[in-house]
Amino acid sequence: MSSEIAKASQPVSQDMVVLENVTKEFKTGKKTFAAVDDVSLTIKRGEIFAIIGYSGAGKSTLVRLINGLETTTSGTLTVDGRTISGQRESALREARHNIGMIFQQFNLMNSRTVASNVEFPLKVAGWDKAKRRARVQEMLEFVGLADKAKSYPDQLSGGQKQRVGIARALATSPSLLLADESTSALDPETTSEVLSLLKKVNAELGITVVVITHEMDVVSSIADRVAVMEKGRVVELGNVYDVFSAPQTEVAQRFVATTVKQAPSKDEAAELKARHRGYLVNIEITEGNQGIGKVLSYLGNRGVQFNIVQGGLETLQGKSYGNLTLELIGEVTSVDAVIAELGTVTRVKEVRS
Ligand SMILES: Nc1ncnc2c1ncn2[C@@H]1O[C@H](COP(=O)(O)OP(=O)(O)OP(=O)(O)O)[C@@H](O)[C@H]1O
Repeated sequence: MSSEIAKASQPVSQDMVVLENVTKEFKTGKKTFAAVDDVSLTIKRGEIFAIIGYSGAGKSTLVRLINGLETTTSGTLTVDGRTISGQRESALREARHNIGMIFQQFNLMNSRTVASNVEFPLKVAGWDKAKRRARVQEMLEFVGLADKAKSYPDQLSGGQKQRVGIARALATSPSLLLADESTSALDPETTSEVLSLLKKVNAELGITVVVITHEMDVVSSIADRVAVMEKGRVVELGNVYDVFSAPQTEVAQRFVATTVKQAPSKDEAAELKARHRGYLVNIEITEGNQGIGKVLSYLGNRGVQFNIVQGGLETLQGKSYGNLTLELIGEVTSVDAVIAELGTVTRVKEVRS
């Protein structure tokens, strides 16, 4: 059997990146510090996966472990079935042909033309000249910059530079693209242009995309799943809608608060209480709790009036999430009964000042 046939008959694993108990420690003086602390995570083939966290959470270190630029202190890490952890530099170089990377500051060579920047990894990989030329042309067309082949990076806008970065990263046909804060240096309009291109990379070329960011908007507009990192650990992981609609950890709640107004803070609660004499509760809205409308429509029959006094709603993946603060007015026993009933269809919190 030829090796090609043997390769084709092997089932392709659905796991693109697998980390098992991966830790990366740095030593500064006598102190040891875990920048990545016992992370286990599987990124599936073909998905767009986001890693979000505040500065210092360990995101960049995690990405550098995935492409073998940092060595793991312990744990195992594989990319597309190849072991990365514990490998020699020569094996890592080979593995990196299968991993593209784009950066916040684009990292283009300013003394070379756009075409020469995109060609560079092909030269390193030993492609002959005719094949390189054809591939550069193909990649520049894919990112919509065929007319800029002879321009220099300094003559391009930030968004165009990042598109060159993407063309260069994809030139050698990797199966994985790592995007480390790839839109953080861009304005909102250019950001959405670059994110659309990353979606196209994923949808049309089938490339798995890992996006590192500290911006929740980037996660909501592009990712299928998200991991939230804090102090080197993955503290929350799930489908983007599930994490946005019901964040479990304080850090995830802080990120979600940047996209939709959260339940009133203590100060806001005091201010709401001063203006409203009824009983104030905050209810969570998700696509799963469609019974809320039914309960609210019965309130009049239960002798309870309600006003919506605050709230925030957003739509993600075609589904709503957010929360509403309600003022309930009526006899204490009736209000209590209504709160209990709401509690059967959604999460209800008393608004306390
Ligand atoms: N080479 C190194 N030596 C010592 N400490 C390091 C090294 N690289 C990273 N760290 C530390 O590890 C922690 C995580 O850094 P990392 O850059 O991975 O975080 P991050 O989430 O990507 O943050 P940022 O967005 O600011 O880059 C930080 O406290 C950082 O100072």
